[in-house]
Amino acid sequence: MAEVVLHELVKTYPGGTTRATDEVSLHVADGEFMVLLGPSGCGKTTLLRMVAGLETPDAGQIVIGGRDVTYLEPRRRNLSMVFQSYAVFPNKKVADNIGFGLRVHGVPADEVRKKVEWAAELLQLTPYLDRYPAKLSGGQRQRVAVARAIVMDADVLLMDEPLSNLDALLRLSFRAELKKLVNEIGVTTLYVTHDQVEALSLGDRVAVMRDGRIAQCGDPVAVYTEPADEFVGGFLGSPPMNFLTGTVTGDGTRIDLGGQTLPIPRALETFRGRELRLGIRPESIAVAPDGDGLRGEVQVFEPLGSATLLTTELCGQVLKVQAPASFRAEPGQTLRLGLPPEQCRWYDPETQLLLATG
Ligand SMILES: Nc1ncnc2c1ncn2[C@@H]1O[C@H](COP(=O)(O)OP(=O)(O)OP(=O)(O)O)[C@@H](O)[C@H]1O
Repeated sequence: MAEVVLHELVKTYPGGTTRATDEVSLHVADGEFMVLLGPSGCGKTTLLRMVAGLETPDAGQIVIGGRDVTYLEPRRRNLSMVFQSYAVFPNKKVADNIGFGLRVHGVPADEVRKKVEWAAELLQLTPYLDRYPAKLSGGQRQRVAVARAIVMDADVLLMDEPLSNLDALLRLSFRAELKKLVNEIGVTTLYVTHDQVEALSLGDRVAVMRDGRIAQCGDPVAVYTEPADEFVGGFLGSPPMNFLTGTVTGDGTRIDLGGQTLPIPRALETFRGRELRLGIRPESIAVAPDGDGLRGEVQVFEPLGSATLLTTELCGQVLKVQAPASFRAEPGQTLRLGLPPEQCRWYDPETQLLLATG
């Protein structure tokens, strides 16, 4: 196992007009599970492929376990990879698929057998070792690909959307299995996904990428509860964070959202007379038919089973509110919305960067 240090990696593809990765730096600790998350085209795969040695950066440095591997060929980097396509050999039995890499590396047959049995046990593949991949489910085939990667005793495990070919239910169960497995073997892992739930559930830390750069890197709770900018707040969460625009009152103590006001943190006093953006998660809003709070009119009422989603209008701005499953409201009804100060995040309308919390 080893730490992975990426230093200002730049990559522009031939003919490309923008940088696929733009001076990306990242430090993945030994044994850490790091998730690269972001929308399509943000550069996640490019970053992973550079670590793998399948792409060469235009500038920057990749250090694995203290060794500069920037220009080293893939097989000399001691990595294992699992990609989106199952990539199992259809003409080899499960056991031979798992042991393939070891045999290629000249590992003695006895040792190969032991390692295959160990990986099969971890991934619940023992009953299938004598089967051909065609006789396996998608989830089982994907587990074979993971098993083949983990037997290699690599320093670093690279995974690019390994669950994306699985149906929703299988994804859910395999996600939990994968988390348990990686915890057990403790290998340094870089994992690419565009699925925020997967990222938050798996990662020790999540690096949220946008336009070839890392917008924020932190533990899952931190990136979710304290998005460093509006992009991260809007990318994470379903529905995402709400953003409201208002003007700070002349005395610098409140924000006027268009007829209704809320207190702002003292640190933002200097914004008096200027615009400010308020970010708040739908589930952080307390909703009641009457009492204190801002007035919001129900536009849409959606029972989701485990919760109720309300689309409300507050001073002409849309605010999504997640209410308890038992909550009932009618379109057109006016509700009271409590926006607890400690749940409010304040953003600069120009830079979209987080200014203050609470
Ligand atoms: N082989 C290539 N040649 C030219 N441009 C490429 C190539 N591969 C990727 N790109 C471009 O580089 C940028 C980053 O792509 P990359 O595949 O790394 O993004 P991604 O975040 O992994 O996206 P996805 O989730 O869709 O796989 C995109 O603008 C993409 O169009």
